[in-house]
Amino acid sequence: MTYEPIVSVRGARRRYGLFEAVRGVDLDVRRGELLALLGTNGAGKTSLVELVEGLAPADAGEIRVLGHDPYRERARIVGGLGVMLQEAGFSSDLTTVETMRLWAGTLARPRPVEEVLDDLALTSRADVRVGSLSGGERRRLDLALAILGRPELLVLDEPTTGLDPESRRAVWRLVRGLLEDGVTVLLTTHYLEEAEELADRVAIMRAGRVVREGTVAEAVSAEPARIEFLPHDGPGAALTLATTDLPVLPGLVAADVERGRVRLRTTSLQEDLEVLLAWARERGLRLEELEARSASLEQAFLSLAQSADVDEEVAA
Ligand SMILES: Nc1ncnc2c1ncn2[C@@H]1O[C@H](COP(=O)(O)OP(=O)(O)OP(=O)(O)O)[C@@H](O)[C@H]1O
Repeated sequence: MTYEPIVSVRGARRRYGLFEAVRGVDLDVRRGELLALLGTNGAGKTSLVELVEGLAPADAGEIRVLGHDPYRERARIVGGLGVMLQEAGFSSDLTTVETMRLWAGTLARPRPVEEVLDDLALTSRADVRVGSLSGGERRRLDLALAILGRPELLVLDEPTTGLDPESRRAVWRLVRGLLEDGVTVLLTTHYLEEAEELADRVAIMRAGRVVREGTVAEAVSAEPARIEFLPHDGPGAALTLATTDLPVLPGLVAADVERGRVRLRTTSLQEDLEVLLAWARERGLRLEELEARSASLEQAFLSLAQSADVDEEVAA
């Protein structure tokens, strides 16, 4: 993978009347990667993605997609761009295969319709009218239409919303296959598991800004890790410790004891675990049900979403 950006966003702003939904975003999507754009409802993801798709002009800043301005030079990028919107507007009277053929007719180099129907497990629904498809089937048709033109850049806005777990995994397999073929993907999702499964990098938006950006590991690295255990004395009897009984832990940011279980949050997991284990050995304690784990993407996301001063954070 090279690091050439296929999407480059610099200082992008978008306003609806007096309300600014995108407030100075810098973002790159590198060739061949999948970047997952995350954020709470109303964070500005769709508003930003529409700028990348060239559906609206930015009020300020510069956006380049496949080397062009996606709004002013839209004709130059449409051939390389596959878009899956949250709601595609096709006639519900056409059948699935008719819709696909109609769309294929507008494309320069469409893939064979039957092959794409098969990829999306829609072959058995080919002759069903779009209006009679289930929500999940319609979502898969939206994705089929987005990949029909062999796009270099695929933009997926919440592609698996409304899909059952099996269909969601089928879409993930399909997206992984596209990535292996060198397609670049910009994805928005509310499913953090989806981002963990698929994303090379994530960008987390809040209130119109990207407040964290990097690999999943980088995005969670600022988040405290957790240590939990139930202290027992040598013969195996449970002890109820106070937090003041614990050794000094250099990375400790929070500690509590609930029904004997000690719960710690730390910014230096390995060092504090070493101190705890040495302390337990010296005192002949057993740390039953010991768990030590780094923060998950979900914990990082929730603490960013809840953080009051997050607007002051500088995106990486
Ligand atoms: N056409 C519009 N007119 C006025 N405000 C709008 C318009 N479209 C979006 N907004 C507002 O801009 C903000 C960002 O909306 P946007 O749809 O980009 O967020 P999002 O991150 O995609 O949210 P979701 O996860 O709910 O899809 C929201 O507060 C929304 O109400």
